[in-house]
Formats: sequence, structure tokens, C-alpha cells
Amino acid sequence: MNNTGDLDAWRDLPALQQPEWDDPAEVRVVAEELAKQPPLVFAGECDQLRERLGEVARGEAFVLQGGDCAETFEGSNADAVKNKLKTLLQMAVVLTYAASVPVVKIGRMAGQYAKPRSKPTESRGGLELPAYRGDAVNGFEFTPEARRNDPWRLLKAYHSAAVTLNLCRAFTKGGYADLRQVHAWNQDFVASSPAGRRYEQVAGEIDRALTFMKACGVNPDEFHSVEFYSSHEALLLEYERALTRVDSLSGLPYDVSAHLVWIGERTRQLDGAHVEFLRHIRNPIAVKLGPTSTADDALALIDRLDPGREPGRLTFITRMGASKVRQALPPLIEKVERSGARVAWICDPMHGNTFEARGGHKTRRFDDVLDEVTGFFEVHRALGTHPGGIHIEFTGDDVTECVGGGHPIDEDDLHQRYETACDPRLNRGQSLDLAFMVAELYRKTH
Ligand SMILES: O=C[C@H](O)[C@H](O)COP(=O)(O)O
Ligand SMILES: C=C(OP(=O)(O)O)C(=O)O
Repeated sequence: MNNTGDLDAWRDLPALQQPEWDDPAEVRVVAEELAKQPPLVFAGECDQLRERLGEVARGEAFVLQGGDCAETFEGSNADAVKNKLKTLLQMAVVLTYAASVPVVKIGRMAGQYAKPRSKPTESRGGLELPAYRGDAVNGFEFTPEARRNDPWRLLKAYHSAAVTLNLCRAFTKGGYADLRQVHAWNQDFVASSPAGRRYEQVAGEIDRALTFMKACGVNPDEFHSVEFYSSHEALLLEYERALTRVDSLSGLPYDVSAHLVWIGERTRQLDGAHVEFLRHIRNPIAVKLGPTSTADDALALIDRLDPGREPGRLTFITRMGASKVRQALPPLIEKVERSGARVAWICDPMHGNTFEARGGHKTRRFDDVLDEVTGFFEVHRALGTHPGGIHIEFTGDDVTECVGGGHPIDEDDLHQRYETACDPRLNRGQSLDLAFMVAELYRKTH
């Protein structure tokens, strides 16, 4: 498991969704450069997340994983990162308080720079160019220059991830995430939104609870910082391989590009390069399972990726779509549970619910997102298993990318602030609305 030969076995297997680079020699130069860079995360932190996910697999905690669909280099700045973290912290507070469950906070942040695409090219007004594959590969702008795949972007992705993670660490450890700041996170939001007003009530109750605990002698500094973990789809194997290092303490290889990496729905082939590569790293890993996944696929993935059946090692992120979740999910869970494996189950209610709106924008209905999460909870309740978390695409800004929600956005409003580089994200109000609803669903299940 820990020799570098195994770490390169993927090179002999089909690797889907890899960019076609003009010059493979240039890619090798970039990979060598990446291999010299310091780790972004440490093995011990990955182990800690694996333990936390083990608690999720055992039914003792809940995952909140989220962030942009596609992070951009431009977005690795203090304001954008702070807004996303603020929203994640607010959601986590609502879930922890209203559902009384420990929440494991994982950003789709500091590395989510590569996208699998349905089609290799995009056409506009008669011009056909390569599809945008994320800032790690090419530019979003629709020009031949921007859309050229440039391997040096991989190095830029590393540096943007470093900047973003540094900000995340500073915000979550340096006092900003202190639970005594619950009101401050909401300041710019409270008056303008129903979700903000509802949150303010919860924040008031938390304040009173903190005062009570202080009066009882609990040290308030206990709430000074939060554990935060980074994650992204391990799509570009040259990048992930170059950032994989053998840990000096354990002698085991860790992909130090993020605490958790996942395999997407389009690249989870059992005999494919992604599964082969990820099975050799010691990080906690996840696999997306769409509506065509069978229970046997899930079992075979467990055999490959988690042969030791270690709770926390493997998470399944299911993304069935609102109309399919109630039929497609039970057979998977039943067979996996019967096999004795202890995976964590997380619901991604975004990727099975995308459609094209009248004006041509890709969008998602808030109601479908909520319906898929509701179906996910119903299925787990019926089977007596643990609904382990949610995985969402959101931003801290007031974008208009998904329709519906407590402060409704209509299909005709989508053009107003449609800023995503790929798929539509929930805005801050929609994210908070969802957190309240998930907390309610969780309470009903437990
Ligand atoms: O985020 C997920 C995928 O990369 C995305 O849904 C693909 O979008 P496409 O179908 O427009 O290529
Ligand atoms: C591509 C993604 O999802 P999926 O693999 O589930 O389609 C994603 O989460 O960015």
C-alpha cells in the first residue's frame, strides 16, 4: 500500500475527464514543481477527520459539507472566503442547536478548481470552443485563448488553495468562529431576510445558553474556535498524485491537497484510474453515487476502497434527484448495511436536480433540493439507519442562481446575479432556510 509503485498504478488505467494537454512534457515539469511544494494539510488532520467521519458512520454526528460548485482563482480573497465561512458557520450553528447533533464542518473549498463536464466543447453563436473545466485547467471567458488548457494553472490552483486554506484556518481558529460571535455573523443579514430573522432568534437562545454555562463555571474559551476541514473532487490525477506524500510518522501515503477528497459520479468506474489512485491514499475519501448506481456497485467500491471496513474511511454521497431518491436509495443502503460495512451516508441534493430555465440559465428549484433531502431522511428513518449529512453547493453572497426559497427567486430573476462558473448555488438565505429545514427533519428522525 505504501510504495510509490502502487501510487502510479492508475497511469495504466482509463482516466476519464482528464484535460487534453498540448504538451505532456510541460505537464511533467509542472508536476515536478508541484511535488516540491509544502503540504496544504497534514496527515494528523486527515486522521482526525477520519475519526469524525467514523462518528458519523456510527450515527453520532452529522456532516455539513459545502461551498462553490467551481472555485475560481479570483474568489480566493478574504471577503469571498469570509462570506462562505460565515454562511457555513451559521448553518452549522442552526443544525447543532436545533438538531442537537455535533456537526462536522467540511468546505468544498481550497481545491475545488476542476470540473468534469458532460460535453468536451461549448458552442455560442456558431463558435465552438473547449468546455470550461475549472480554473485549474482553463479560463471561463469564451475566447480561444482563455479556453486553451494550460498546465501551469495547476500550480496556480495549488497557490490559490493555499491562500484560501490559510484564510479558512485564520477565520476558524483566530476568534472569528467563536460561538460568542453568533450575532456578529448575522449583522449584515438580519433585517433584510426572513432566514436572518429566524437565525437571530436561535442566536439569542445560544447567547443565553452560553451565559448560563459561564455562570455554571464552563470556560467560554472552549467555544473560541471550530474544527474545519477542506475537500474537493479528486479529478485531475496529475495534480493529486504530485501532492501525495508519504507521512514520516506512519509511512503511509496521504494526498496533502485536502483533508478529504472524493470521486465524482462520472469517474467512479471500478476499473478506472480514479478508484485505483484513491484506494492507495490514507485520507478519508468519498464517492458520489447517482441514480444508476447499483447495490453491487456500492459493495464493490467498498471492497476496493475500504477493505478493512473502517468507519470514517469511506463516505457515500448520494445524488439521486428528488424524483428518484425514494426508490433508488433503499436498495443501496440495505445491501451495504447487510454486508457489515460502516460507511457514512451523505445527501447531495444538488446534482440530481439541475435543469435549464426558460432564459437558458442552469438552475435548481429550492423545493426539489428540499424534497431530495426529505426523501433521504424518510428512507433512513424507514430503514433505521443514520442520515449522516448534507453536501451542498452554496455561496455566502446574495446570488440568484437557484429558484424558490423563503425569499423567493423566480426563473425570470436568474439573470440578476448569476455568477457561478459552473452549476447554480444556493445563496445565503436559501442555505439558512435549508439548515432550518434539515434540523427539523433530523429532530423528527431521532
Ligand atoms: O458540477 C458538476 C458537473 O461538473 C456539472 O454539473 C457538469 O455540468 P455540464 O453538464 O454543464 O457539463
Ligand atoms: C461534479 C460534481 O458532482 P457529481 O460527480 O455528483 O456529478 C460535483 O460535485 O462537482
